[in-house]
Amino acid sequence: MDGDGGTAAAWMATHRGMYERATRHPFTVSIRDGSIDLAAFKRWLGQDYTFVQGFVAFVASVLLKCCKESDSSDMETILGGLASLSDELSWFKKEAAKWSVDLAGISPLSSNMEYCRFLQSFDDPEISYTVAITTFWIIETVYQDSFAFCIEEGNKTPGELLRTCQRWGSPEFKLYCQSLQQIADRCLANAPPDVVKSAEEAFLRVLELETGFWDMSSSQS
Ligand SMILES: Cc1ncc(CO)c(N)n1
Repeated sequence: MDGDGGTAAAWMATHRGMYERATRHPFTVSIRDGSIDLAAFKRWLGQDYTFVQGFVAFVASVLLKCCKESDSSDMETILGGLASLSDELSWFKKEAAKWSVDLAGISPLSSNMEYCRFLQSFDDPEISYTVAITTFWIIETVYQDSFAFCIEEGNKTPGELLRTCQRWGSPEFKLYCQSLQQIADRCLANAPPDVVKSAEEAFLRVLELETGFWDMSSSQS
């Protein structure tokens, strides 16, 4: 959100409508205003646990591309992100137990499977590091922005959902997203036009998939 003149911030501005559909979705807005249907929240929790399992493999593919294609210190940021997913999976297990969600019995719904298939496509070594890191940045940023809004001033977020909102809405998570944004911007500034175009397409695809993921959580489709 914090425009610093880079390509990433420019895309958020150009594609404002799609960005807001993903980050001010009725599902997360209903967390903020306290009207959330707890059955929908539990559905999201179970689905997101299975998503994160696929996301680990995606982040590993970003790390691999980084090691092969980048000679900078990006590796430490990405490795830190990957390491924090280990903690995130434990968090999901604890949270699921509190909500009596049986993680072992979850099967991914179609929007979740579609998203995971998109993430798997990054295994292809032909997909560049620039496209992959841009994708990684926007995936994390949609959650950061969505959940930060739930704990901003004026929220009526139910107390039992605050732990969830703080996980992605915290200032630390925001800093982490900003470091991913800096990496993406640097890569995009040095990339040829066809790669920048692919990165923008991936950025838009993530916004669609994130919106679909919230829709799925709201309505069991
Ligand atoms: C669907 C989805 N998008 C982004 C994140 C952020 O890690 C997540 N956990 N789940």
